[in-house]
Amino acid sequence: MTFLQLQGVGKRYGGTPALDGIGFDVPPGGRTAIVGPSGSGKTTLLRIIAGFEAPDVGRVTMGGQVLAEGPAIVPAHLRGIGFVPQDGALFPHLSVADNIGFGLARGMVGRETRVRDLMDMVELDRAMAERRPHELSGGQQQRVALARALARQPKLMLLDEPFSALDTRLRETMRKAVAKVLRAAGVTTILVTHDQTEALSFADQVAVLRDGRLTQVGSPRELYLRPSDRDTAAFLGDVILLPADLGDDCVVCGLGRLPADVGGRRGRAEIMLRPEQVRLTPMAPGQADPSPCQGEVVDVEFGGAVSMVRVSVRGGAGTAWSDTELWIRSSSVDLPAVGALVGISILGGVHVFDQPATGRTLRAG
Ligand SMILES: Nc1ncnc2c1ncn2[C@@H]1O[C@H](COP(=O)(O)OP(=O)(O)OP(=O)(O)O)[C@@H](O)[C@H]1O
Repeated sequence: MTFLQLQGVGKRYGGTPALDGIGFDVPPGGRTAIVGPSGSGKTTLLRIIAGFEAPDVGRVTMGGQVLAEGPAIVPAHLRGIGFVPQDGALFPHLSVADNIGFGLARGMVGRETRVRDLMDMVELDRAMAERRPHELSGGQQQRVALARALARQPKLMLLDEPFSALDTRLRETMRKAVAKVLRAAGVTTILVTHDQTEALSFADQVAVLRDGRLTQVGSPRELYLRPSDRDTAAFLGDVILLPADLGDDCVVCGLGRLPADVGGRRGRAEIMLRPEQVRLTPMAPGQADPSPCQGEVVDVEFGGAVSMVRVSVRGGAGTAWSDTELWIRSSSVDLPAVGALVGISILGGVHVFDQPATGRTLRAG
């Protein structure tokens, strides 16, 4: 079922395309994240959905109602869409209660109760009702902004990088709190973010934009494990890319023979796996190891709970590939030392890209 539908949405600024042929569906009650590098068109797309901006071409439909057909649009205030901007955009001269109740009619019956209920919903202490925004923390201000956007019971909530000004720990807390509030309210939500971790953990659907085009849309798990191309793979997390020969339900690469869904293809291709799929087993010198291949630790980057270990692979079993180096994510509890010999085994299947092999091995942030 579809709640919001985008079809062929395009927008140019002074001849330069900001969005080109964007089309995807948002299911009712779901949480969709729009991600992409800076300048990829995320905010422009969100503003078109909100009605702050008109597309040049394409159609936006919500609950069966056409909101935009090219430049002909339904105005923002008639759409029933809530919007939480990056900085919260609270009115500095109004109290918390007046900010939250801003969109509610002055004489509305039960207005005060509604404001108090909204404060409870976003877990803001009622004692803060008369404070001004500058007397609140960043996280509390974002809760007020969310409550204000929820006040008019929107059918769709748009969040434009609402957690970006918060520190890492608060971001995570707020992300969970906001997801909980929106789930409880049953509001369909679209989040714009350039933070891939945020997108993957917040949403049940992720749309990836690059240079104004949609490169992939799907579940977080699908995008993380089966990205359509290497740039999307690298954007969503650290990735290991290797050239490989395709076999029957397997690939042969610098790490030996690994199970893979090759889709009946043959020849040479590029494969990817995530660093956490690689497991290292310590080996004593001269010790036989059951792992399909071995390597030597050449670098260790300590990173708190999880560290990165660089391993030089010693000839993948039965392959012509050599000189393979991998960055592997490893628990810091039992980190191998530089120079240690390790057995290397792979958890789960690898992903085979459609594009031809380049031989690059990437480590992306
Ligand atoms: N009002 C405008 N006038 C001219 N160009 C614009 C305007 N708004 C956006 N652009 C351009 O459109 C492109 C997409 O911008 P947009 O803000 O949508 O990207 P974004 O993915 O949200 O970026 P960021 O993550 O940096 O906020 C950029 O090249 C930007 O310079």
